[in-house]
Amino acid sequence: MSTPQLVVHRDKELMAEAAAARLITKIVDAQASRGSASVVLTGGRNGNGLLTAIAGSPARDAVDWSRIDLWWGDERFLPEGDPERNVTQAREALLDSVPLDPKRVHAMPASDGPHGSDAEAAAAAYARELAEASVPENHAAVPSFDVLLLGVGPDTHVASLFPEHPGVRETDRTVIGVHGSPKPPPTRVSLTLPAIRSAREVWLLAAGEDKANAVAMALSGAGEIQAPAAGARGRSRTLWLLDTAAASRLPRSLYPPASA
Ligand SMILES: O=C(O)[C@H](O)[C@@H](O)[C@H](O)[C@H](O)COP(=O)(O)O
Repeated sequence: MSTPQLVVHRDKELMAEAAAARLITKIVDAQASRGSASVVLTGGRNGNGLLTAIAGSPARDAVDWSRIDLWWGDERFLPEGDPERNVTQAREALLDSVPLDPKRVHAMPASDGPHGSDAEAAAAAYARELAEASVPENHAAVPSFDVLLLGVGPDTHVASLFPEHPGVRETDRTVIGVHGSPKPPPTRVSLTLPAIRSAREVWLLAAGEDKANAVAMALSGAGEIQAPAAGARGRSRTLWLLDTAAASRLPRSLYPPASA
């Protein structure tokens, strides 16, 4: 697993623009070397800010949108089309304005879908979809995602894995139903840490003063049960994309030499 690297930007707008440019380049590179790309999206303001920045970037036309698989790190278990669903927000921010192959947009099930209100069944179905997309040489239950995006919560949660909650202790399953989430809505579906760690690159996004303690804790040696973000690492790269406010309580020894 990779050691976290930090990039600190002046503010959350610049962070979103820079992360958008970085993600576009990553997708174009993956498509050039492997023919297609796979990206795991996150819910939350920072993840949506990144998608909005891609939508507004002329470089978005460098991506072949028909050759990308989109997955989700977590979903709020609500009816199809609910404005609070992560997929609904991602569609509004970017997905409805680019020519994606609908078969390659792997939204997590909704609470009025084939599994009804059974979040465990929805999680199991998503786990099967991931396993089917994993090529045998991966020897893994999930595909080798090129980039997996995660917003970081003020309590250090990532996806729907909350400190001390059962989900963060899951070691077998790749996808779980989450009940009693401290962040509304209470029922969610989430990738687990082992699934997250099978990504080539994990990028964590945090902006604002209210994230400063979480960022400092996750990067200062806290365990993943207390600080789930600490356990979110990519196989070849773990990148924390921050603004100065979110980085403001990092120990000086961790603060990167250059920031913009
Ligand atoms: O469904 C969700 O709410 C998320 O996926 C969640 O993990 C989010 O990414 C963080 O809470 C950060 O959210 P912000 O970027 O809005 O702070």
